[in-house]
Amino acid sequence: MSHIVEARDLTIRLGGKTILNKVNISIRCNTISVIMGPSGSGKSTLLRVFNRLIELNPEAEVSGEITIMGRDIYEWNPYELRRHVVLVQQEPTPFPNLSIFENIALPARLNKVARSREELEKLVRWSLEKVMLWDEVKDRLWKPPTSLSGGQKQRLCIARALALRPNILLLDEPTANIDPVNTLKIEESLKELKNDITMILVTHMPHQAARIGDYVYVLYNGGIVEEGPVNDVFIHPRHEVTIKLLERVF
Ligand SMILES: Nc1ncnc2c1ncn2[C@@H]1O[C@H](COP(=O)(O)OP(=O)(O)OP(=O)(O)O)[C@@H](O)[C@H]1O
Repeated sequence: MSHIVEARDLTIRLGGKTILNKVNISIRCNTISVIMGPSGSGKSTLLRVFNRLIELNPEAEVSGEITIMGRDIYEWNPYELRRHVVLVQQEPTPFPNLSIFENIALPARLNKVARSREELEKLVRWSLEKVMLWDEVKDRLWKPPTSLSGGQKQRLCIARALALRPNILLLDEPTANIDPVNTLKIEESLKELKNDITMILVTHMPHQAARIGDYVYVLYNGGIVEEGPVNDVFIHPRHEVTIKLLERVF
């Protein structure tokens, strides 16, 4: 399957206001697709449609057709969908009262990703290694995550998401408040994960999009005003909004 997410005529209204109007978007498998756009253009809202988290907002109205892995998202059980399509938010949100180990193990266990203690331990280690955090926390796995830095907490949240073995990661400005060293570690991890996972990344940072993105979609005024391979769009941007985003005018 070349396209893992397909949305046709996707219209989203929030509180009666149209945020996206008849948008078509196709996301290729095993790529990092970057969503850019000025503040308020609907980037986070779009991510939240893909795993139906938007339904938690009673003011949201969504129409159009969305398929994920060839299946209409409304045919999925939303909890099952959210195991395959996992959101990582801008603010790291580890469970403060659980140990570092349990932060990753609990959702994996609840979702029956690991069936034995041995499998679970392997999964926790694998997830932490994928985000280059294992060496930093292996001696304090049973401590709460409160002593971790912001960047380490965010990598823990990405590890927690990975332990669900998702097909798609939705990343909503995951490094917006993270220091440069942790940002590079996260970017490196995401690039390496592409063989297994498709990623949709919202970022305000053109440099990040250039470093790790494959395709870019620029949202503005309810639609996609420009899209294409990052290398093409960034070298020859055609729409004035893309040009301003690249110059960081917004
Ligand atoms: N419940 C709501 N009712 C009405 N409008 C809403 C509601 N929730 C969000 N919005 C509006 O929807 C628009 C899209 O918001 P969204 O957070 O998706 O934008 P964004 O592009 O991710 O912005 P940012 O870059 O600032 O995070 C914004 O104008 C926001 O004010």
